[in-house]
Amino acid sequence: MTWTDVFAPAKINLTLHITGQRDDGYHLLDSLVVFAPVGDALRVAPAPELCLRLEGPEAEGLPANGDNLALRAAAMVGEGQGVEIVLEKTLPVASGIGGGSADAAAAARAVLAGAGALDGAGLARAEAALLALGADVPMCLRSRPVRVRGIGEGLEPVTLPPLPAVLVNPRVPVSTPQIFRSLTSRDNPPMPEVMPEFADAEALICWLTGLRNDMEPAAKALEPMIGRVLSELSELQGCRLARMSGSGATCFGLFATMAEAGAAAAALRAARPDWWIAEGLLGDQQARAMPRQG
Ligand SMILES: C[C@@](CO)(OP(=O)(O)O)[C@H](O)COP(=O)(O)OP(=O)(O)OC[C@H]1O[C@@H](n2ccc(N)nc2=O)[C@H](O)[C@@H]1O
Ligand SMILES: Nc1ncnc2c1ncn2[C@@H]1O[C@H](COP(=O)(O)OP(=O)(O)O)[C@@H](O)[C@H]1O
Repeated sequence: MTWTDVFAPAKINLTLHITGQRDDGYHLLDSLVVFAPVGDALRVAPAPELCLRLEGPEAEGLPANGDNLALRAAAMVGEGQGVEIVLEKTLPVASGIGGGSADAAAAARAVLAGAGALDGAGLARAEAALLALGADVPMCLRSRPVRVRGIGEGLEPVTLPPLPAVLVNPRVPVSTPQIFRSLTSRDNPPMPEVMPEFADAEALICWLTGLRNDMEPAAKALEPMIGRVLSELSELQGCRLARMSGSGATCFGLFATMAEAGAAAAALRAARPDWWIAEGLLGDQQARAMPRQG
């Protein structure tokens, strides 16, 4: 059997400005998004039917049936074609880093690759169709730095220096719809229309400091542990900026160098052995997200 390996990297919202709300209730975003070198791993092979096997440390409690976003995406782009998917779940579920959307995007890429349709036109069709599965899926199909507008369909590629980071999840799941519902302000200012060019990670971090995640106050109010994570990240040596990703509860700390980020992650792991902690360079993961036949 020929398997295709696909990487499903975590999505990180470096900023998340909520700028309005559509008549159907969906919120309008202006968000700067990058991808992490940590993620789920999928193996996909042709099969008589659609089926899924779950593995990995974060698989518990996930649906292994047709509700799983990986299977739903494979069904949508596969037009009746069967595949077997083995999903090794590494990313915490319902944690603001788009794990389900990344799995959906990765499964779709593998099915498109199997059909010889992993080209610009195939990806554009998949991007439009898979928005119905989740507002995060189109950006995850790219796995490259983007500025996201609309509800997640307005994708504008950006060039950013790689950002040394520590990701932390305190192992409390957060419901995205619940945080959207509890926002007190939905018409916040967008990011500056024109993005500057950044000489290095420090310049980008400095610019990000003046921007926001507008979901952070509501998420902290509903889940006070998020405030604790942010303050512990801020206190780590070399941490230049600590912020929540998406609707939480995962937060990230940004550092000037990977040496500082690695030391900070080690210190936090020692103090908080029960938290999910990862470190790496945030940015472009497209090369790792490309299917490899084998
Ligand atoms: C907040 C963000 C930021 O990237 O990330 P996460 O926290 O999920 O990682 C996303 O916009 C989340 O996208 P995603 O998780 O795909 O959301 P969906 O499944 O499409 O929507 C779940 C629910 O959230 C609300 N929703 C979602 C997206 C949006 N732009 N406005 C909304 O109001 C809707 O109530 C919707 O029914
Ligand atoms: N493959 C999958 N991985 C994660 N969650 C999934 C998956 N398939 C379906 N789901 C459901 O999608 C919801 C959101 O999960 P997830 O994408 O991890 O959230 P977030 O975008 O906040 O990180 C969860 O309630 C989960 O049960």
